[in-house]
Amino acid sequence: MNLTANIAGFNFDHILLNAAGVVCQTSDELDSVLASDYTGAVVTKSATPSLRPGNVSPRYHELTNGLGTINSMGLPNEGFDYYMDYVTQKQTDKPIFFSVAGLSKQENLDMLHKIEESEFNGLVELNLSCPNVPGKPQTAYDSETTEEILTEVFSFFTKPLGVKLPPYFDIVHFDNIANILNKFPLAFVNAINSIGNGLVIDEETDTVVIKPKGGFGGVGGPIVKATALANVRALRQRLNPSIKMVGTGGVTSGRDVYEHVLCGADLVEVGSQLAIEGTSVFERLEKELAAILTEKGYNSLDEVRGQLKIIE
Ligand SMILES: O=C(O)c1[nH]c(=O)[nH]c(=O)c1Cl
Repeated sequence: MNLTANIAGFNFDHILLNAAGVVCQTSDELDSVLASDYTGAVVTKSATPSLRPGNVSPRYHELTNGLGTINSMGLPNEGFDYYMDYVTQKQTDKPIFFSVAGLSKQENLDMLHKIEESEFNGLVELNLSCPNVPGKPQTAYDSETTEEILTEVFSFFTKPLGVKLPPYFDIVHFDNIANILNKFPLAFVNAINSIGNGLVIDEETDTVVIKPKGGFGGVGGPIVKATALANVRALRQRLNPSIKMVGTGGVTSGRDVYEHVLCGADLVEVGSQLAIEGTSVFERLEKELAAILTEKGYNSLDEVRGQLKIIE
């Protein structure tokens, strides 16, 4: 059975990997994802130029009803050089995605110049969708800024690069962002990041469950699956075929992975469920996915990808 994918000439023997931010801040965490026999790659925690402690705690919470998570981590990370060292020293057969999230256009450009001039030969994920840095907007909700950044990036950057997008909720917004992204030689688009600025209340204490920003944080997990699938589907339908799709959001079962592939995903990322279940989740999901393909008589994900049916 063929459960592989290809992006920008990189072969992925498995389509599953972590979502940026989950089990990927330290080299030990990154190694644990790479070491799994059921991951095709790993993505780093989004890097900022220097080390960041992030927001005050509590800043992460798993909903008691199991429907998802809320986080306002605030971009805690070991700093750009730490991840540059990791990705350039880590010689593995699995591709590595180097995620960057500068707090300004200049920070992003500076980090990308360093990557361009480095020995790193993996893929870059430009995170344009962090919802949790107080005072900073989710860049990809601003079309002009997004186009401006990508124009400058591709004036010098030649290595495989994709963008991590926030969820969109309006058909015209799908049209707008796709029109912008289609202007650039992107290797991939990753949809979605958490749904920004949700609010979860503790039923015992009538208090928000996370401290930063008065309790507002990015929402993930099963609760976001319908939005995640819609974004993967809408972007797949609009983007040039040369731009591959990474589907993220709401994955807790092989069926969820299968549905992301039906909507057009080449790779599928696991965030909240990985945080909850640990790296054994990858084996469970791939085996559940394989069982679905067998049951349906498919031998390859190529027979499934993008084949979502509509009601004529
Ligand atoms: O608060 C975070 O670190 C964070 N949290 C998210 O849910 N998405 C992001 O892109 C980031 Cl950068």
